[in-house]
Amino acid sequence: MTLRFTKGHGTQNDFVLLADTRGDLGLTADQVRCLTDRRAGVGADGVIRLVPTAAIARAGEEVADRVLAEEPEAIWFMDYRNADGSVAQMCGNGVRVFAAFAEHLGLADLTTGELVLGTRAGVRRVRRDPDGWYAVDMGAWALPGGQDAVESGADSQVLVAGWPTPRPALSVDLGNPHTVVALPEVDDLTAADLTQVPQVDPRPVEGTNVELVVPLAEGTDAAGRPVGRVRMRVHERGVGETLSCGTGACAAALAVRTWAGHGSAQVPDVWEVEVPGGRVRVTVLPDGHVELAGPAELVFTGEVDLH
Ligand SMILES: N[C@@H](CCC[C@H](N)C(=O)O)C(=O)O
Repeated sequence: MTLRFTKGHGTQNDFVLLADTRGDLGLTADQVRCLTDRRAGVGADGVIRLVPTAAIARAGEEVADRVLAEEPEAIWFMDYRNADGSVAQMCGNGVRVFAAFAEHLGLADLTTGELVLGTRAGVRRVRRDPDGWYAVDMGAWALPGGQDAVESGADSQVLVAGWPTPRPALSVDLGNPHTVVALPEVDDLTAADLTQVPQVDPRPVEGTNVELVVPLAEGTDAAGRPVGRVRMRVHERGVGETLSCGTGACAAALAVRTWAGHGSAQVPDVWEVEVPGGRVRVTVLPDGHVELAGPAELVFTGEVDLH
């Protein structure tokens, strides 16, 4: 089978994008692994299939019915697969690149309005700002550890290869699971060995994405408001270390904000998150949602034979 694809990335979190506008492409886990293979395939951290939300509903995924009931305009759905072929609920960098892809295909016009799309984590809304960055309302977030985790700052432990002992960690739900660990110094972040899957205790049944973070000195925006700053590396579920993770950046900012005692006047709502592949901005919104903003690039289009 010959497939037309586009390659894109958001802060170097890279994707193979497929336009399945009729919803008849039965994409298997094996095919995803072939596409994402960096030697024998196109190479990417994940595959994004743009597909009618109605086709996902027809395939029996109830989330698509909920998306259409909440927002009938969400006619396109982001079917996200990790490089190992597993299905993920959400991808923050992916949503921005999906929006750029939908524009490229002529299916959305972000010069005049927003794109509303379906994901396995629910409805997402994307706008393009005058600086060219895409801003996504990432919906509601949660700390699965509840008030105990807020008070103690942790609900689990993470052991990364080479560390003598596990470190305390905080779980953050962005529609997909994250576990955030604070490190004292940038040198500790640079030295961390993320070639192996970090061990998380208690072990999440569905797995988790693990973010290592170092809070940096605060800055200010053009209006003089405080802007928090965080540097992060990530080990993604179903992939390995990637150069960026949008939901992970949100989780990192939300964890650092929790540790700083959110709700107090001094703790910023706007955070700059530095990742190996660039920089994104996370804004904690007053309605309990979080916004992710950053670049989205389409790099090339081609054809690939899938067996
Ligand atoms: N890179 C993505 C997250 C992709 C899914 C993740 N690996 C998972 O399994 O939850 C992002 O930008 O958010």
